[in-house]
Amino acid sequence: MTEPLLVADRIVAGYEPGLAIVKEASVSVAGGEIVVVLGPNGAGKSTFIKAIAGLVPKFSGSVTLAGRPIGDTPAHRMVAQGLAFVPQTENVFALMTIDDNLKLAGGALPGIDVRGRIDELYAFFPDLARQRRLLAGRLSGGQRQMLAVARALIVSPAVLMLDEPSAGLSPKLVEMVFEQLAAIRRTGVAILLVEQNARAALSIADRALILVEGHNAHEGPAATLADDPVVAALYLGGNRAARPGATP
Ligand SMILES: Nc1ncnc2c1ncn2[C@@H]1O[C@H](COP(=O)(O)OP(=O)(O)OP(=O)(O)O)[C@@H](O)[C@H]1O
Repeated sequence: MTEPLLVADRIVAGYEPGLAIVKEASVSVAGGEIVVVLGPNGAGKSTFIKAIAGLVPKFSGSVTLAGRPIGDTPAHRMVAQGLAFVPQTENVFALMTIDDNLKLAGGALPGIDVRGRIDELYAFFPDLARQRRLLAGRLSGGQRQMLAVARALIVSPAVLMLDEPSAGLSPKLVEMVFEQLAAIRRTGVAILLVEQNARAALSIADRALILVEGHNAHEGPAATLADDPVVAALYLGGNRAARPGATP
């Protein structure tokens, strides 16, 4: 297996001292890999990814990026370390144009060619390019999510982390967002996402982790978990994933 880029090891985290929501959860992601964190409501998935991003206090455990410890880095410095996070909500400025949203995101790191990078991203997200002067608040849910992802990518992060990128989207838009994530993975970025939409996420992920009550309950290749009858019955709504050639 490729050497992992991001490693979060035995993370214990929560919002109040002494009250752990995440209880020794671990995950790793290699460059060019998509890893999805699944699990029941309230299992601590969002808390886990936010703790890795430095947005929720960690009580113990370590986070390393390419072998460098980054666990004590404050959230606003994570971008400079190569780790970008797309929150579930309020991830774009609704009253600013697409172009201004991207320019503002580019200001997060001094020394990057913001205009050049925006043009590269417009080539990658043609829908955004076409509507560059539109206010972000007027975009569809899927396009707004694409803009949030583009904002995160402007600094060319090594790791892209997303908290439920498909939340509130129609199945068609979920497919569009996930196809775009698969395309981003092909550029070598490591992608870690939390999802409720387990089936769709497993169809693009390489590996998956099922978090239950704050710790790793199941993990493995996405296709293996999707096909596991116990995992399917408990966490994926009962049926096995439809695979080409699979026996119904
Ligand atoms: N800001 C907060 N302050 C205090 N407790 C919180 C906060 N956010 C979440 N929690 C609590 O942490 C627990 C885990 O929540 P979390 O959002 O991490 O779960 P989740 O697995 O992502 O759930 P879901 O799939 O429903 O989004 C819940 O009991 C929740 O009430």
